[in-house]
Amino acid sequence: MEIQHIVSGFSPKLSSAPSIPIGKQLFSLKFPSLFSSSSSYPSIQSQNFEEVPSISIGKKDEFYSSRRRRVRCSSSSSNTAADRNKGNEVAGRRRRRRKKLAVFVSGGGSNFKSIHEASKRGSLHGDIVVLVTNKSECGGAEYARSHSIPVIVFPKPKAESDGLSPHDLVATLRRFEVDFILLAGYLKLIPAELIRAYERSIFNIHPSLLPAFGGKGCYGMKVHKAVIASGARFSGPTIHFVDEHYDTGRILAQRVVPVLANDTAEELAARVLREEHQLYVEVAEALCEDRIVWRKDGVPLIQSKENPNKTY
Ligand SMILES: Nc1nc2c(c(=O)[nH]1)N[C@@H](CN(C=O)c1ccc(C(=O)N[C@@H](CCC(=O)O)C(=O)O)cc1)CN2
Ligand SMILES: NCC(=O)N[C@@H]1O[C@H](COP(=O)([O-])[O-])[C@@H](O)[C@H]1O
Repeated sequence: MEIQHIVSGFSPKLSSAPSIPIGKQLFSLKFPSLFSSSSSYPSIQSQNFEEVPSISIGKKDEFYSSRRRRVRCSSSSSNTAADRNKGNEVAGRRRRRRKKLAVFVSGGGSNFKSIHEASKRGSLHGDIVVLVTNKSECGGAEYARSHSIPVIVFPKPKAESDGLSPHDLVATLRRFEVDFILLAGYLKLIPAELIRAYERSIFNIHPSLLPAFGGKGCYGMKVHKAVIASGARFSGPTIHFVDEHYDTGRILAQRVVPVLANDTAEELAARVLREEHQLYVEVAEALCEDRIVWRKDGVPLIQSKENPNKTY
């Protein structure tokens, strides 16, 4: 079955913008102008983004990279497939810049910490450049502040009026040049405007084997309690693309754990969470190495790091 690589991203053209509230700090986002001759750091007023075109299937056995360079999958060239793969791989590694990640949390942030640790130890070819939360004092936000990661509060609590609009949030994430958004225990509905702006670039981890035990009201311990009450013998985390509804986006990765006869919800939660930490890092690494591919029927797959001809 044919596969298609998707590489998404944005190349901002920056000018200047007003200060915006980020977490409890209020500061201007100042970036070196990437396109003007000015040597000063203008703050950003407006930006005009040019979306990097995604890869699309060309002829039968070819695909087009986001750099519009035609890449043959068949072995019609003079060198062997192995040489060509090695050449592409080395060139690809040399050319590929580190991806920029935004993580969204509402609670303790253990998945966020796992991803951040993978970035620090170098196994993840990406950096968490901003944390978004609807709970400014949650554990994830505290961890971000202690590691100098900017914190954005979205949405603001209803009682407070001056929150970021979805449009402001999109503009702010683009100022940080975010490539991918990872939801990790974030308990608010992602607005359609953000989903449109980050097509095929927002992911969520859910603590059950979707499509079972998902949807509105299904989060945290409620999920594990429902799994145990159902008599299910297996559970496990699911990582999926985020669409406009809760937990209905395309499934990208899952892991399975047993549900034991005398499990409490807390014991099951802990077993699932251990797998979540590993699975999210594995998926984030694949994302940052452009190893997500799409089957012709629309199912996303992960390309093996060790063997690019293998997907799962
Ligand atoms: N557009 C999307 N937004 C979000 C998704 C998604 O798939 N599409 N995933 C959720 C995460 N999630 C499950 O994985 C989830 C989170 C929260 C809820 C829920 O019912 N929330 C309550 C409010 C809870 C609170 O404020 O404490 C609600 O909406 O009534 C369901 C599923 C993140 N966003
Ligand atoms: N439906 C969303 C949902 O229930 N997400 C779940 O919240 C927990 C967050 O833990 P963390 O804050 O320690 O990463 C995780 O178990 C995640 O799967």
